[in-house]
Amino acid sequence: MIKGGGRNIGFPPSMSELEDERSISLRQLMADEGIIPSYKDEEKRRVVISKLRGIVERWVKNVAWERRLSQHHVDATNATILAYGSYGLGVYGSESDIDALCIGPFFASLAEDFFIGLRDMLKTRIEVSELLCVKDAKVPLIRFKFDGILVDLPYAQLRVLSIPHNVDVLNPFFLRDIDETSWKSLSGVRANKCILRLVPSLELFQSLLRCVKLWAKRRGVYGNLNGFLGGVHLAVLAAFVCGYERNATLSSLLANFFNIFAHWPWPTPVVLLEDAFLPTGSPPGLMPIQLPCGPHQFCNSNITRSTFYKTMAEFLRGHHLTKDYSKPNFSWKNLFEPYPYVNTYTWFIKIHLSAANQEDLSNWVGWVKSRFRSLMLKIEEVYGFCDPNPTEYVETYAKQPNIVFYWGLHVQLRTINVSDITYVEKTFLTNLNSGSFQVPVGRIHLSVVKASQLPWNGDCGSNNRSKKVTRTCWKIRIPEDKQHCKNVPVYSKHMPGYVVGYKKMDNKEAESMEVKC
Ligand SMILES: Nc1ncnc2c1ncn2[C@@H]1O[C@H](COP(=O)(O)OP(=O)(O)OP(=O)(O)O)[C@@H](O)[C@H]1O
Ligand SMILES: [Mg+2]
Ligand SMILES: [Mg+2]
Repeated sequence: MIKGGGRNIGFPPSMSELEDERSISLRQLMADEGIIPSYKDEEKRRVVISKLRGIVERWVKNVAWERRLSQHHVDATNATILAYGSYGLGVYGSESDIDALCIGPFFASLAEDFFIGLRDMLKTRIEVSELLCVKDAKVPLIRFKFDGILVDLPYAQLRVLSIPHNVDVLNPFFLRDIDETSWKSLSGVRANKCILRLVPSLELFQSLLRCVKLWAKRRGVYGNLNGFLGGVHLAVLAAFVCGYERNATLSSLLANFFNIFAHWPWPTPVVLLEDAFLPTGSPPGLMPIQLPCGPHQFCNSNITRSTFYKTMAEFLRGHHLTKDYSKPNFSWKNLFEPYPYVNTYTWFIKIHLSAANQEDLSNWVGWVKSRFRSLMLKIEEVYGFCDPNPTEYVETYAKQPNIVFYWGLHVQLRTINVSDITYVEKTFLTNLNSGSFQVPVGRIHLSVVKASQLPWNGDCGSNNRSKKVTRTCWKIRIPEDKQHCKNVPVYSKHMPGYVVGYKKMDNKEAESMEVKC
């Protein structure tokens, strides 16, 4: 018998050979998409964490000295940084932030020492830019860029003098008498630890979560601020599937992920640790997902009727595309096809945000995004449905720095009533002017546009490349760190709003990536 490539030639592949082939092709697809960070990127993030550790150690010793603690206590005290979020789970992409929890001792307060003392220390560092204190969030934090990488830095205060670098956040000794904010801030690190303990194979879990995040981003169903499932939600769902099927392959896990969640009886909550859930009252939201770090803690969710509908439609599509993954000629590519916004919607809400300079714009966009849920609800009230496409665009011909969003509308009308959008804008403005961000530093303008007026359609569309191109009229926002290292995103041929990978280029080449019209 002739053997080739490990398989008996002349015989159809066995089930397990097929499984292996499908998993290999899925891993290859992930690698081709460039979503697995390079060694250089990993190293850069390690350096950021280690520098942050150095900063908080110095900060806490300063605070101890200011509080007139004895020299012995000043020497003994310590603070540390624990990475969590997608970085802590080992599934971050090049566009992910670093979620880093600062843990400090009993005498270093959140209001004074963290939000004033540590903020001032960070401000003096040349690596730090776009620093912003987010005080009134459920998990208050300092957000900034460190060497171009976005960092979310919340704070937890423990009732001890010194925090070991490998502090066990599941150990009741460290958790006694802590305040509610510290408890909430610790929940991300605790959730990660529980997930990592629960999954039978770390490698399979990480690969599955990478696949699921890529799918969710491509299909426009990723991101808590835009009303979809965020990184933590998908991490719990992926861990759930991994626990469900112990002798799994990557392809069977991905197919099972869609099978399970396309048929999930929402709003029954997804619970990783059965005994942690004590049913008292109904769980929150349309897609409740429990955090695996304690009873009654759920991932916060911004899901609305519209985003629930779209997410479910995408779960079903995923199930239909993957249920026959062992059939000949199967390809994973369709699953990750970018969402065809232009072909799906006739009308879009255009949200135009602008400010006098980049820093104001960045703060303004952050604030507006934190209120997107109320905008979505208002749009649903007026138009019945909206699909909040998270892609950010920049109108390069405009005078002021700006960011533009286009959200799909399901309206059948030929014309749109202008007073409706004026009403939506007015009520949203009232919402934006409430809360801690009292003085608006930017402008917002809402309008309804036709699909043909979208930047990737009509005159600017890829089908019209034969027209003489003269000036850049729009581009997709490229994160600053990507501009700096000239890692230029490569967009899908079919949907320019979607990044399919990153490519190193010189400046000249990078400029030619902008779409001209
Ligand atoms: N809605 C939420 N409910 C509960 N915890 C949350 C929520 N959003 C974020 N967190 C916590 O903060 C962490 C970081 O969130 P983040 O939004 O940065 O997502 P991520 O999983 O790190 O994915 P990404 O790669 O997009 O950054 C999560 O892992 C989770 O612990
Ligand atoms: Mg993150
Ligand atoms: Mg974050």
